Amino acid sequence: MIQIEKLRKVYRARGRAVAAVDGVDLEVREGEIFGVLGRSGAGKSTLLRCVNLLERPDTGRVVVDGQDLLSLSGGELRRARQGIGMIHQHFGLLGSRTVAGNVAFPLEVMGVPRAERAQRVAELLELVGLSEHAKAYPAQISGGQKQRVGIARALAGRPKVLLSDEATSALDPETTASILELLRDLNRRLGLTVLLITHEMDVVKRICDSAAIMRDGRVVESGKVRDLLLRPGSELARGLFPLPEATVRPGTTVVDVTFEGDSADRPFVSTLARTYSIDVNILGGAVEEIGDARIGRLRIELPGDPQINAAQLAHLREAGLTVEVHGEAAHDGEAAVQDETAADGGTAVDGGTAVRGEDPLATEEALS
Ligand SMILES: Nc1ncnc2c1ncn2[C@@H]1O[C@H](COP(=O)(O)OP(=O)(O)OP(=O)(O)O)[C@@H](O)[C@H]1O
Repeated sequence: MIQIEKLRKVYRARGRAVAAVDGVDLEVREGEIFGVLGRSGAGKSTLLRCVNLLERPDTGRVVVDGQDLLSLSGGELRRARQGIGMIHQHFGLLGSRTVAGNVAFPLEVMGVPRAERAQRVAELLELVGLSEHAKAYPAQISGGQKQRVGIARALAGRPKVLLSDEATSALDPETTASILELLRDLNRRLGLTVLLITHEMDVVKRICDSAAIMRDGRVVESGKVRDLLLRPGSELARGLFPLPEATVRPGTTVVDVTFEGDSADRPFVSTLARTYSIDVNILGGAVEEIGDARIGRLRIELPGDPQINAAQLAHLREAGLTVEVHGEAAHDGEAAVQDETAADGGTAVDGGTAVRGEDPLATEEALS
């Protein structure tokens, strides 16, 4: 539904050039919720604003619903934009208009006749659960209700795509949950494709089918959330299942095991302990419901160094688990914990030995 190819946008201010988006490729499939995650300044807003050409990229292609937006004339682009709704962190409502008046506004701009407009506004307010507040003014409603107005207004032109610019960042956790639920509901009922940007891991966990992590204008990781979580070395996995820095005691093997679905229901720790007659020490972990899947990450410690535990590690991998070994070079299908963020305070890779450092994406606070 959205194809972004080799997108680049450079800002020039006071003789300095900043590549806010620096060669991004991204594909958002029809009907999915795609989250772009990253810290402040990573380039998320710029990327999102390039998708409806609120910002014009310097180079690259943006194709939405089959239309190459950069090739369209003024009138064609205006029509194409009707198919792309947008919601914002600070709602952007008109204080002098009622809730109904705010939702009617884009319909007036589109030249929809009055009677049809009134009917459409009523439908939209029903859709977001605000029918009873049609006559209220923005100052009289809560933040969550304001965002519902924003969503109704964004859907006025029956868009196929909704862009969400940190839509829940100004809301408390309970209201955030209800807005995310509404977005998921609209995505399913209307087949709406949603591209959202956020600095909150929780948003990705709750509603995203796919995700990308941006840093310094580039996408450093992207794919289906489930696949990313099961990929060794995934930043998303480390962010969603934060574990403290691993301390590997001499003569032990510390392993992060990621599991999902069936394997989550099998007692792999006790099976491992029984099969090899060893004591398995659990150092930490968490299990989360991600979409329809149950995914977990567990850090365990085995007696003996990794060479001695080759059979045990193979046993875990054969059980369908993702296995990452700390403090040991990767060899033969075994994933050592490593990542490319060393310069960022992440993992330092030294002579083939990966050592876990503090992960900048590990906590929500770190992202904000
Ligand atoms: N209009 C502008 N003029 C100059 N530089 C800009 C402009 N907009 C953004 N930038 C710079 O581009 C980079 C990316 O900014 P952007 O707002 O896209 O990041 P972000 O990930 O959305 O961060 P935030 O969540 O803080 O908005 C930053 O270094 C920012 O300072």
